[in-house]
Amino acid sequence: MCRGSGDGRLGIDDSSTETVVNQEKQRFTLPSFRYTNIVLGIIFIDGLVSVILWLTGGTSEYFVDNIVHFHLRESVFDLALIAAIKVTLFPCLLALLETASYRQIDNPYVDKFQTRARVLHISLILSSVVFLAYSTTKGGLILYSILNENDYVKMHTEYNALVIWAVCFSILEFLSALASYSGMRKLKIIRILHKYNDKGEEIDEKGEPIKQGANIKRLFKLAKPEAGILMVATFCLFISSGCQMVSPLFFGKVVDSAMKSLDELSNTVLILVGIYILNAISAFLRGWLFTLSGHRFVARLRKHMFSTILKQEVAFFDTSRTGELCNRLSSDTQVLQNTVTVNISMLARYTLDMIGCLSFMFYLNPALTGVLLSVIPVVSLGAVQYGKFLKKLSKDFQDHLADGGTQAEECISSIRTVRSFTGEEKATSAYSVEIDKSYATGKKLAFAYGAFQGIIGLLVYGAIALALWYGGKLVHMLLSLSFQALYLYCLVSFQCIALVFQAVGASVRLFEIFDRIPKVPNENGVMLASLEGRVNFKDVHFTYPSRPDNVVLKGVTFNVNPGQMVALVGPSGGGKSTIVNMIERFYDPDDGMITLGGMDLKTLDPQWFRRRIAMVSQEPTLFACSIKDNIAYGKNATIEEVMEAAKQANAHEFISSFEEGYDTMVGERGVRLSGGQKQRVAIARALIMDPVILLLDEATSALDAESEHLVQEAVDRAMSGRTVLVIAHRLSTVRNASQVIVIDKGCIAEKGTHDELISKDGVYKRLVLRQLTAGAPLLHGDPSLTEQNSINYDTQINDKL
Ligand SMILES: Nc1ncnc2c1ncn2[C@@H]1O[C@H](COP(=O)(O)OP(=O)(O)OP(=O)(O)O)[C@@H](O)[C@H]1O
Repeated sequence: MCRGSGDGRLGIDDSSTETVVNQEKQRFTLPSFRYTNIVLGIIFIDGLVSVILWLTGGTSEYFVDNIVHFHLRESVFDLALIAAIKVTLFPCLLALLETASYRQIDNPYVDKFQTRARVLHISLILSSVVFLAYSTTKGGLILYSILNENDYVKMHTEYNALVIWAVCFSILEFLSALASYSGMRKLKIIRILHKYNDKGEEIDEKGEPIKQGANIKRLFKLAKPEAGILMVATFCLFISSGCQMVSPLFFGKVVDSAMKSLDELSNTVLILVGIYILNAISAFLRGWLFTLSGHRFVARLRKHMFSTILKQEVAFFDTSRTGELCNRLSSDTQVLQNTVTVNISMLARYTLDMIGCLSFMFYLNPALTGVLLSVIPVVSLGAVQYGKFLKKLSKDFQDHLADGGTQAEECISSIRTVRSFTGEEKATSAYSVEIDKSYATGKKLAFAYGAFQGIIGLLVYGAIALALWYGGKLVHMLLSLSFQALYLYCLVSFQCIALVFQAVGASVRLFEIFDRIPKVPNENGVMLASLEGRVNFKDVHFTYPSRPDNVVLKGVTFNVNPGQMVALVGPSGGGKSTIVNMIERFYDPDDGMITLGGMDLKTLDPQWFRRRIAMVSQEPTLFACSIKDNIAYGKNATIEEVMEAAKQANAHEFISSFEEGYDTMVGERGVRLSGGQKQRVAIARALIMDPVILLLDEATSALDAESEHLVQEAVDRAMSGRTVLVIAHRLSTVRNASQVIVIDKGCIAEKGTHDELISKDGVYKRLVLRQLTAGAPLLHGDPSLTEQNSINYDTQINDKL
């Protein structure tokens, strides 16, 4: 092929065309399925078949005679020669034309490119006209002679076939040449733009580096640790299929030897038994090892996948749905299990069988084998396209399946809400929609599978029919028999290839997750001897990546000294929880800095500092294990430590009252415990860590007086002696706070002690007022209380506080 260079810089290879346009950091490539390659395919098939027909048309004398005593109406040497010329000339013309047209597209006002493209177009059309004219004239003359001249010596069948072939393909090539104008214009639409960053990495529209996609090579790499087992298993596969092949031979010998002597019979039977035993052992090893390697592979894949998911930053989980990720873990990995183990070995075996079969066919009749094999390029081309098609369908299928899984997961895990809102029907139909989509893709897959088999069958049996038509000689029978075997091997091999492509499709998402580098790292960084409970926010700005147009923190600055208890208050949605999340480094600020113990949070080892921070949220999440395991979640603690923490958290009493005590299972997300009990278990879980910093989101849910008292007492105990940041909802908490920070619309509206703030007529005072007017135990609410209200309740506040 050609490779050009110059101002428009263009390179063409057999798969893509690349252009570096004016901006250095972008590049176009062309898809392989395009006009130029289709026409090239036609020309190569034309050349191949023409030469085969010419070569198989007669004996060597006839051959030579045809060339030496060339006659326009009796020889076809010229047609074979023309086909060979076309195979050389047209690819060059097409490549030059594509280059010129491409330059013309990028430089529409440069005349020389336009002229060059036009000249090449005309050359292509003219040469195809010349070839067409020649072959039709020749065909016409031969037809005329056959019909009108009694003394015309008819040519061999292959030669007649070659004339018909040449006329048909010349017409096809002429039409293709005519279509070259529109074919080349399409280059502009179909070309694919690639962009690169400074490091030379390809980036997407958002400027993010594009990760290496899924491909067969990567799939093989994943299976590398299984290579040893797979090799042994494949060896056993060959042994067992070898045994199966030779056993009929010995079976026949048994009958022969029975006629001769008992000794010979015993020997032959012994050999046969030996073969059967060998077959049994190798079949056992084959079955065992393939399955074992499949399970090993999928287990390793799942573990790796799970740990990669867990390493992702919290923002990743804001945009990914739990059900979908779980589906990736279970279903996508499963598809890969067979592919990289059994299918690849089958592919190896059938490829070997194919080679054997081909050798046998060549031995029988090389020329006829050539004719039969002419279908192979067409089948291969079809198989590759089919594989690509399968890859896409398979990805869609897995995606829809994952969506269905997500729906089901969400619905089942929230069954109480679904039941109370009678959402069963809605959930069922939402699930059905996703499953119907996967079914629709499944239908397409089934159709594609059937069509592939049908078309290949048609092509291959067509070629067999051609061979049989040749004559009823035994050699041809044998040839067609072995060709049938070859067809079977081809089909199985193509199916294995197709399954590999299918697995590549299913693994796209797996690789996406494998390649994903967490934006907030989960490990590595500085580990200090001890952590000082000092927290500083310096002009922190933050927007959640999942909602980029909503700025949540707009320059937040505050300091928390060691041992201080700081209360965060403010209207709902102001950004309090966001601040707390940022201390855990669930998210990194867009601007500004957060320091912990005087160190930039980004420099510290996340796992190290997180072990020194404990968080108790409003609605704590417990795991579906025992109370003991829940309390000891963050630390390998003894039962004594667990009990001590539970006592501190006012939880020991209720836990002891359970029949199974600390071994009581709490159910999924702690559903078997009451709200107050869950909160106390969560406080115990935080206390057992003995955290330097405690992050607390006070419960807003109304607990009964006794429960509330117990929780409050536990919270108060938990706070003593450590730095505490509390999202406060109770007056008692804020009154005790060393500092109250009022967060409103992402900014610090007020800062100070309770008394200082209450003396101002600001947001805080209005919040407190609101609490009193509503009678709710919350510091939440709409701050826009009227001035009148404010004045009316002023005295009341001062009395109460
Ligand atoms: N994970 C998230 N992704 C996108 N936006 C979020 C996310 N979490 C919170 N927000 C948005 O950020 C803003 C601040 O939320 P935040 O939870 O920090 O407020 P808050 O003051 O704690 O509210 P509340 O007192 O009601 O809990 C809100 O507008 C909210 O919708």
